[in-house]
Amino acid sequence: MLPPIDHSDQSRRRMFKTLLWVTMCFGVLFSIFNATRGLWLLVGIEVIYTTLALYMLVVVERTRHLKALTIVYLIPFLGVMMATLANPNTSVGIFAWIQTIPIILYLLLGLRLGLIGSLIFVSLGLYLYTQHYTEKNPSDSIGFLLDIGMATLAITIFSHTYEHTRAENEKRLIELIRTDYLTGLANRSKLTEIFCRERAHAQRNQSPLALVYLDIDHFKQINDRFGHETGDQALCHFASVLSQRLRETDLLCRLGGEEFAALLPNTSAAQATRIAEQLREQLESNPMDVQGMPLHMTLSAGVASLGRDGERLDQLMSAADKRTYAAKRAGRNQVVGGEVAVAS
Ligand SMILES: Nc1nc2c(ncn2[C@@H]2O[C@H](COP(=O)(O)OP(=O)(O)OP(=O)(O)O)[C@@H](O)[C@H]2O)c(=O)[nH]1
Repeated sequence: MLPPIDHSDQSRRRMFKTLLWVTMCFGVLFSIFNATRGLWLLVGIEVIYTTLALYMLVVVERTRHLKALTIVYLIPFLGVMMATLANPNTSVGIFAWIQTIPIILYLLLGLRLGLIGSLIFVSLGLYLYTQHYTEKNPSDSIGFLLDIGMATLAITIFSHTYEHTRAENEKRLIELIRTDYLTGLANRSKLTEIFCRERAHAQRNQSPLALVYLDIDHFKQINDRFGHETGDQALCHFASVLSQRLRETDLLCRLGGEEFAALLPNTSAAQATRIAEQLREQLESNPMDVQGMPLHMTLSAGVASLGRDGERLDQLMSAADKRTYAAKRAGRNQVVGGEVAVAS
C-alpha cells in the first residue's frame, strides 16, 4: 500500500531543484567574475558551494528529509550572501539580492519558517548595508536603503500572501479528492490513507482495529421506483443516519454506488459486530421521508478485523465483503460477524 502523498513536498522538491540549478549557474558565473577581480576567498567559497549544489541535485529526488536538506543548503547559501554583502570591496548593487530572500524562503520552507528566515536575513542584510555605505554618502545611501527596504517588504508581503493562498488551496483540493461528492463522506482514497495511519497505531499499541462493510439492500428498487434523484437522497439519508451513531474517531466512507465501509479504531471483531448491528437497527428505525411517505431501508453488513483477516486493507475489505455477501444470501437485513469463517 502506498503511503499518503504529500503534495507540498513534491512542489517544494521541484522548487529546490530549480534553486540548485540556478545556484550552480550563478556559482560558476560569479566565481569567474570574482577571479577577474582577485577576490580569491569568494572564488573558493563559490566553487565549494557549486560542488555542494551539484551533490544535492543528485540526492534531492530520493531524500526523505527534504526540509532538513533544504535547511542544510540554505544556511551556507544565506551565509555566503551575507559574507558577500559584508565585503566592503563588492559593489552596492549586490544589495539588490536581498529581495530574493523572502521568495526563496517562503517557497522552500513554507509560511512559518519562511517568515522567520526572511525577518532574520533581510534585517541582517540591511544592517550590513548601513555598516558599509550610509557613512560614506549619507543622503544617497539612505534613499537607496529605503528603496531596497520597501521593495523587500513588498516582496515579503506578496510571498507571504502567495504561500498562504497556495497552502489553503492545496488543503482544499486534497480534501476534495478525498471526499465523496454526493454524501460528503470520506471516499476510498481517504480510507486507504487513514487505514495506514490507524494500522500503524494499532500495531504500536497492540490495540484492535475493525472494518465493517455496509451494503444497502435492494437499492436498485429505490431507483427504479422513485427515480435516480430520490436514490441519491436515499444515499445521503443513509450516510447521515449512520454517521449519527458512530464515534468521532470512526471513519465512515462511501466506497461507491450503495456500498459503504466503516473503519473502527480500538474496536475488536466482537465489538464491531455489535456496532454494525446497532447501525442496522438505526437505519431500519429511521425511514426516509419521500413525499410524505416513509421509505424503509435496510442494510447487510460484514465485519473484518486486523490480524485475524490480514494486515492489508484489501485483505480486510475482501473478508468483510464476503461476509456481507453471506448476509445477503441469508436473507439480507443482517450482520455477519468477524468470528464467522470466510468462505473461500
Ligand atoms: N441514485 C444513485 N444510484 C446509484 C449510484 N451509484 C450506484 N447506483 C445504483 O445502485 C444500484 C445497485 O444495484 P445492485 O448492485 O443490484 O444492488 P441492490 O439493488 O442494492 O441489491 P442487493 O445489494 O443485492 O441487495 C444500481 O441500480 C446502480 O445504478 C448513485 O450514485 N446514485
